[in-house]
Amino acid sequence: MKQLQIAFDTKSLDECIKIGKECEEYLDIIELGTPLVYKYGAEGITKFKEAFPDKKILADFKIMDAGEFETKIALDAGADIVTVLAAADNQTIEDSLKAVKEAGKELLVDLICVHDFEERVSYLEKIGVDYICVHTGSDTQKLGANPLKDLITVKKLVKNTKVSVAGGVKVDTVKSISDENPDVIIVGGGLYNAENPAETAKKMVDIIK
Ligand SMILES: O=C([C@H](O)CO)[C@H](O)[C@H](O)COP(=O)(O)O
Repeated sequence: MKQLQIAFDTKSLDECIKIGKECEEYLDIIELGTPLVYKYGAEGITKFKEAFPDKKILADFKIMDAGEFETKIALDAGADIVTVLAAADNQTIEDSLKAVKEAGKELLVDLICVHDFEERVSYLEKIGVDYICVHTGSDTQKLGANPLKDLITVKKLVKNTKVSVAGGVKVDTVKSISDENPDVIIVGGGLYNAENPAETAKKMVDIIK
């Protein structure tokens, strides 16, 4: 069953929690996005976990170094899933993986800025990460990029790991993404900036599930 993840990157923490509550029944994973990690820090993760105790909380730390130390900051604050960059050194990814496994939690490795998918996917599958994420960043979205082509490529390479996808997904593009069978569809602005986020989340779930 495909899962829907909301990624909050803007708005105040209180507004995010209010929108999250409106959409809660349609969501599987709730993300404190990188910009809000900068703004609210570990306390933001704890507030999300307190507001949504029954949901998985993802802390989008996009770790690039100090894998174990930074992962533990997110875990100690209440994160269920922590993110590290696929572009980081293998040692960093493995240290993050060790930290999440010791805590019984999960690691998402983000392929943003990676172009040689074959080598990275093969390595990430070998070490046993939980999610491999195809991601078109918000800055390259401004140039017209979207994650569909990369998703098709990565889905052919991944054998045993859950695949997440992010990058400008909207209610009118979610079907083309969903048709490629990712395990988790991550939606940011397309949901929290929608006129009616709950209605939009319901429409998305009707399309993907
Ligand atoms: O990870 C993200 C981005 O790098 C900014 O932090 C977003 O959360 C992710 O791309 C989903 O947001 P949308 O692109 O607005 O759907």
